[in-house]
Amino acid sequence: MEGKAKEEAGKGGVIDTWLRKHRLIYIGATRHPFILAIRDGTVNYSSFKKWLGQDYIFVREFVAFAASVLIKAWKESDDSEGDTEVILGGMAGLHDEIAWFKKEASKWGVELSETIPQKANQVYCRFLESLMSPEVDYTVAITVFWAIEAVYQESFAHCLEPDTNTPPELQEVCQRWGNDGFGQYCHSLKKIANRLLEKASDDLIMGKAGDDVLKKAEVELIRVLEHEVEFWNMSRGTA
Ligand SMILES: Cc1ncc(CN)c(N)n1
Repeated sequence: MEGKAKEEAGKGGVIDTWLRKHRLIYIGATRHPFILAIRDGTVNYSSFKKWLGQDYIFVREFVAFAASVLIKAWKESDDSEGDTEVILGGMAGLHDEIAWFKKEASKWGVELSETIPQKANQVYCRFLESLMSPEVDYTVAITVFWAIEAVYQESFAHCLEPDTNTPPELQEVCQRWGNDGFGQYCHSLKKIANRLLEKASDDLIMGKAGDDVLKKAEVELIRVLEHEVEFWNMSRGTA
């Protein structure tokens, strides 16, 4: 695949290099037993209901994080108009998502107003808050943003593949993040992140870089994957 096509496909960029390098944790986050149980129809519904309540709490926090990335895109000079529109599209999706959580929670008899954030959720939300600070570089923030969205896209798309046994009543959940439109949105985020990571890499080589943005982006990406694994684990917890 030649350069341009490769870039279009989001292949061959910095992110794909990192996903190969850290493939174990990436698989841990995107092929978690909770997801595999949905896919083969063996998930127990108390785990699913626990995940639903906790994810609603997370998404409320994620809205604020998305807004902080939008501001960083707005402040950024190069080509960030396109970036701002992609991020704004994601925020519009979050608006629909919150309405969907409320409908889905009432369908399953989950009382969202009484749901208490569990430890793994609290830790993940504190991690998000730490990245909302203006000191955190836009390149790091957009890479984290992409990773958070991509884990759900990869996980739930896996449950929609042919010859899976995803229960009919969980199809809608899987479609929410597994659909092609969300996949295209994640691809747009990946292209933005790769563009900025390439630039950070050039700056580093040219000795123009202040702090090592590339290293920080890689570290935070791995942290996202670890938090995602803990988040899935939480739904299986008995607590
Ligand atoms: C924990 C978690 N990670 C990611 C997503 C997708 N925005 C989510 N809803 N929840």
